[in-house]
Amino acid sequence: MTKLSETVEINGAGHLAIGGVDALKLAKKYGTPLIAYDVAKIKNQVKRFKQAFIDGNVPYRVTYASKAFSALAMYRLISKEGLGCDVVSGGELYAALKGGMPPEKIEFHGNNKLPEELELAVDSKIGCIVVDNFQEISFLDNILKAKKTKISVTLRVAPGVEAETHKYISTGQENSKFGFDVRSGQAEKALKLLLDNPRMNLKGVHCHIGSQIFAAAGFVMAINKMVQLLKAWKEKYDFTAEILNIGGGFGTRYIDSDEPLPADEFVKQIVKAVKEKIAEAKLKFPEIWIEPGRALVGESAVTLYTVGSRKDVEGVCHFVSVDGGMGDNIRPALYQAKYEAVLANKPQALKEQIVTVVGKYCESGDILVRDALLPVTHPNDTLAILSTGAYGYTMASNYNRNPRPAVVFCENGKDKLVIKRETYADMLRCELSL
Ligand SMILES: Cc1ncc(COP(=O)(O)O)c(C=O)c1O
Ligand SMILES: N[C@@H](CCCC[NH3+])C(=O)O
Repeated sequence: MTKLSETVEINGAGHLAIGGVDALKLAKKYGTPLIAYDVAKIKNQVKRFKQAFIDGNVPYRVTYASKAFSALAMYRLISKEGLGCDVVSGGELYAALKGGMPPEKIEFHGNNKLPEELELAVDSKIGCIVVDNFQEISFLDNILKAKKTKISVTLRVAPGVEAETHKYISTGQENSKFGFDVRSGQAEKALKLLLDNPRMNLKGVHCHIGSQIFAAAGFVMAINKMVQLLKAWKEKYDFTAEILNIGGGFGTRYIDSDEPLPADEFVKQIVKAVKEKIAEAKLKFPEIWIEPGRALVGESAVTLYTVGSRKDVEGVCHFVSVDGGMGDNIRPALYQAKYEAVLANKPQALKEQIVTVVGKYCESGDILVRDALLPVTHPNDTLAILSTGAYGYTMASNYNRNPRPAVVFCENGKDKLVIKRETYADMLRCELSL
């Protein structure tokens, strides 16, 4: 298999390039840490997901799970590409609307949607609320009653499928905090409430088994369970789902040994499973919805850092410090996530040393890459960490009062700043001086 570091773009100057733009030029122009997206890669992934449904000749909708990277520029890009998005908070909803996402293409998720968030969703006339629990049904009903209006909903089911992934990002199992459980009868009770509610138009069902999943087996199992459920609900309640939403969670490649199915292959197997199961159950064919987040943006970005201090403990380890860390990428600390590092100023130089790439935060766990094989590094080298497009910026913090990084979109050799670097003053903007 090709090494991930060998798939990066290298320009005539022998530097790493992103969307045709020299990484060193980007680092110089915008400073570091800098998250640089290759826009063509995002567009390509959108196409791969969509095309596989078109080839399967089935009705579908691809919705971008915007928690992976929520930015005005991203909502703009994704809506131009014809996708809707899902949001999981009032803040994401507000950003999606400001980013020009048509409200009817927005889906709202969450296990504890606040009344004011639901109200914003209703007022904005969004396309669909994915109803997650009984309290939400009651909150939403009160809002709809008061406003004398209606909304479309889907019902989120926890299908009892354990995804093979980190336990923090597994969501389909029975003891998940998300969705209505089937075995205990919760899901059926919720169905009855929604069917009886004249203000909620129940369009279908939803499930999501987890994130960073590499194989289709879990999705196929979930489809099987969901269709069994739909069959039972057809027989008992004459309910027909217009939408079967099987969530997101399609994995991406962070390190050489990662081998997730490509986007189109995931879709192919999903379409095949839905076709088979729906035919067996003799149900009306639903529109298949999926919600990829990471798989649309993860591999399209790199984070550029400037190498700073170094600590060599002979015979023990070598630390190479960069000017960012857990504040711009919490994933290694939170999920023990692994990444590949490349020296952007000499990506093809002989890799002769195993080092620990650490950040500048006051935590020993602030490790970005544990065993990075790199050429000997020097201060002011530009170090790139690959595949940082998902859950990097959106999970960023101001820990230790470090400003969040800038974000740039690169395409056809042109770069465009889409998120400015925070300043020290920005970090104090909500504070009151007493
Ligand atoms: C309901 C739902 N949909 C979609 C996603 C997107 O997941 P991913 O970024 O893994 O595709 C998530 C996050 O896991 C989710 O909770
Ligand atoms: N933030 C997680 C994924 C969470 C998925 C959202 N339900 C990650 O970085 O992998």
